[in-house]
Amino acid sequence: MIKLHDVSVSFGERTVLNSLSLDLTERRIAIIGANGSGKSTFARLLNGLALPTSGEVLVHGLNTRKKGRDVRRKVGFVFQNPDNQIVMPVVEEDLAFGMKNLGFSKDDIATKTDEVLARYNMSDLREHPAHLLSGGQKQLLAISGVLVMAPDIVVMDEPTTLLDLRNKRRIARAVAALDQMVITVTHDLDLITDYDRVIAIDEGRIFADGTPPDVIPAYEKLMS
Ligand SMILES: Nc1ncnc2c1ncn2[C@@H]1O[C@H](COP(=O)(O)OP(=O)(O)OP(=O)(O)O)[C@@H](O)[C@H]1O
Repeated sequence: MIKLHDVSVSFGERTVLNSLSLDLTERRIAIIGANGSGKSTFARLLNGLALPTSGEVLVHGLNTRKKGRDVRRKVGFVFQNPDNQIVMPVVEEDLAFGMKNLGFSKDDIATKTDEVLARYNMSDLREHPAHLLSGGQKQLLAISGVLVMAPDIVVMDEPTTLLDLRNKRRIARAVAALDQMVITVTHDLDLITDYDRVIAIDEGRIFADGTPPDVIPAYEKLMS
């Protein structure tokens, strides 16, 4: 459960998020909104990558301002651009990197690497140079690298922007199969039709908040 209590974020004079109070408890939550409306900033608040200018964000009761490290163990973050996430030259090394940092044993790392590569049909890419993967494969590697660390909550910032239809569907299936709570920032309205809750942000405020059939048409109207 993530709680935002009267959260505002400003950059200089500009208020990007304005006095948001929300309880995020649903299993699948989407954040939608126009370019520059504050969605990425919102996502970054959820694992302490960004801090509120005022107000507070609590993840399972932990304040992101004071317990950033603990919060980041609980909340995995998938960046919009996988090149920002992939840090090691070879696929299996990249998957191991985050687990090593969290102190997983060698055996555990090997087992989890096998599992995740098999799950996403990437076993033959184990020793492949990460920078030579296609955009979709990189996106899958970036997501896999977060999932192997077994976070309680997964936040994804536009996970499908670089992908073709096949890989979009692959990601959608991968997300649907996760046990964890998933919060997805996206412009891809098809991806979120079966989500539990959609929050539309407009100019830093909540414009609509509810189920996909309630929120998506209202958002489409706002954008037309
Ligand atoms: N670190 C920062 N410093 C200054 N301004 C910032 C910073 N991060 C974001 N902004 C500004 O905040 C506003 C909201 O940005 P944000 O990335 O949250 O929007 P977004 O809804 O995710 O947009 P998009 O759909 O284009 O990715 C933008 O005007 C952006 O320029």
